[in-house]
Amino acid sequence: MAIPATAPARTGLIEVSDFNLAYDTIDGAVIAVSDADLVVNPGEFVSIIGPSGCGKSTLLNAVAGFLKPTSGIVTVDKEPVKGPSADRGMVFQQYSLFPWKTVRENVEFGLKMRGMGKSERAVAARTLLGLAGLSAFEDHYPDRLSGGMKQRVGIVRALATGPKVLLLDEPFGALDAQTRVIMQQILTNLWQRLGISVLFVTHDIDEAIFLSDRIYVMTARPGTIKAEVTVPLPRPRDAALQLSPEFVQLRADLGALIREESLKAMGGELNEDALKGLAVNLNGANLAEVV
Ligand SMILES: Nc1ncnc2c1ncn2[C@@H]1O[C@H](COP(=O)(O)OP(=O)(O)OP(=O)(O)O)[C@@H](O)[C@H]1O
Repeated sequence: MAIPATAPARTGLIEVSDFNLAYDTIDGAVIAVSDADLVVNPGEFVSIIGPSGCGKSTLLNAVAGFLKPTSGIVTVDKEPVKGPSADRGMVFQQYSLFPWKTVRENVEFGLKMRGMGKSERAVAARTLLGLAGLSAFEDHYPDRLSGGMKQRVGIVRALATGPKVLLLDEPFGALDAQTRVIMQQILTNLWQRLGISVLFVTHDIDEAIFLSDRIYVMTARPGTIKAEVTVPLPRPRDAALQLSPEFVQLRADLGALIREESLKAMGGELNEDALKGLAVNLNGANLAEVV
């Protein structure tokens, strides 16, 4: 598989309009997402952030085709999403590799299912594994890999079938801080090389800023889009960028938006007065800074 150094993206337009999704439970309907609209342009890197339980995964799973909206529409390149498809690669926080297959066999699996010949799929898998720095591990089984490596294999596996869009749900949530930073750089590199559209869910504001062209901030449940923030930072980005005034300002702005929603998500029970009553020591900080 020949991978150009920079592939101009013309496909991979994700559009979510008037999106509502309610889960049926024995206690009645739980409205997870309400009236959400979002767009990912071809080749764009877009993140969704928001308080816990606001519906980020629900939205992402609907784009993947694992969940159907209660109302509204999800399209990729104007085609309605009707179920999972190889056009949409998905990476979860939990490593979902086949433990009985080697790294290369894991990556080749989707290609085999699509009828690609043995030698062709070996070349495709090797090319992508090389880009993710995994060439030396292609014959290893997942139980011999670190968490970061497993997740790199998961990303490569999702990319192997040549999807138009890559969907990632907290993919680095279980990794330590150092590994996380390296993974962010590897993902950025793969994204730029492949020219693919990415929709990325994270709790981590710095991660969202570092990776994204644009960030959607969701409200507390029922989640809707509260704000859309463009990240005007130049690329390539490196760790030093996090000290720049622009990065610091974005972090503060996004932090304020999320804190407001996190407090709402706590049912409005937690405010400055309530904390005084609970005698919680904030060590001089105000509540908004510590929650
Ligand atoms: N299968 C389900 N049945 C009922 N309710 C559900 C189901 N899945 C999710 N929910 C509820 O829907 C809401 C949105 O969940 P979702 O997992 O999409 O949020 P999230 O923002 O991704 O959360 P987190 O950041 O904690 O992963 C939550 O209140 C959750 O409890």
